[in-house]
Amino acid sequence: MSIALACGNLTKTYGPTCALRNLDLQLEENVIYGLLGRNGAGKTTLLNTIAGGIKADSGTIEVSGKRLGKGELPKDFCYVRDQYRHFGGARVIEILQYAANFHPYWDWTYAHELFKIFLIEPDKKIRQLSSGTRSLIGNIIGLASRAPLTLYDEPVLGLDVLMRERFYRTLMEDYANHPRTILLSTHLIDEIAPVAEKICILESGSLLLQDDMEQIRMSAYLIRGNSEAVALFTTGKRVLYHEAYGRGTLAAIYEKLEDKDMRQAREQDISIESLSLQKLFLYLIEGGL
Ligand SMILES: Nc1ncnc2c1ncn2[C@@H]1O[C@H](COP(=O)(O)OP(=O)(O)OP(=O)(O)O)[C@@H](O)[C@H]1O
Repeated sequence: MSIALACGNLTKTYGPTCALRNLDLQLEENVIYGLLGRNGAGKTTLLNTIAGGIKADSGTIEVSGKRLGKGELPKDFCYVRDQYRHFGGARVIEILQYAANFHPYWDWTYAHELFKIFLIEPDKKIRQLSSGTRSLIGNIIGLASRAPLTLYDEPVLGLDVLMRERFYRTLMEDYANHPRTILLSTHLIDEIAPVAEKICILESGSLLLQDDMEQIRMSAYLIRGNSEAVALFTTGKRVLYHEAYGRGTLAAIYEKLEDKDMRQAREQDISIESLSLQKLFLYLIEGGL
């Protein structure tokens, strides 16, 4: 396993606000990551810090094993965010021509295919595009750059459901042929679940959870039953959240369940249901764990 990006003890404060708090994060090569966190969790600050737009107060950033010096940008990376509204007078194709200069793996044939997929006329000026269509320009750059490290900040914000689907499908198809490390920050949590292989959840500038989607699917459960039975069942397990109702208790747990757990649940009349990624996120945040 090679590491594409490693952030060590990264801290960034804005006056009294700690946007990143001693953050340690490692991204493996050739993996799609989902970066989740509620408003103000520190996602954009993290992406901006990696991309060199913000200087951390302390900590280190290594890209492909090489520590970035002061003011040094990662090599061959692409940072996609909604910034093209500032280029209203430019044509779409001009923006791409500019972006192509910075990306050694840029693929023009693919870029023209993407115009068709996303129904974009390359000769249109940015100001003539709807805001959703404008945010697709960045996504096209992210895809056509084929950068070994690609960071997307809210790539589907403002896109209709058809274009969101199309973006994720296109990304996965291209990733299958051209694997690279992709970090996607988003609030549309359940939409990222089938796309991301690994998930990072930020809260108050720290990593609350980082795990494989596969592992999450096998570990995130909601347990309901008689309070004493639930207390017994959850002993020694990672409980994210619990809540009493009448004589019963509901508990969100993060634990791989074994056959003996399932047997115990049946015997004690405890119900077990899998949690969606969104529900897991909610219980993690609500539980403050
Ligand atoms: N330029 C700034 N000046 C002061 N505080 C800032 C600045 N940028 C971010 N912050 C604060 O840092 C914290 C993290 O903000 P950040 O934008 O990184 O969060 P986020 O997870 O991207 O949120 P969102 O999902 O709402 O975009 C917040 O408390 C925010 O108010």
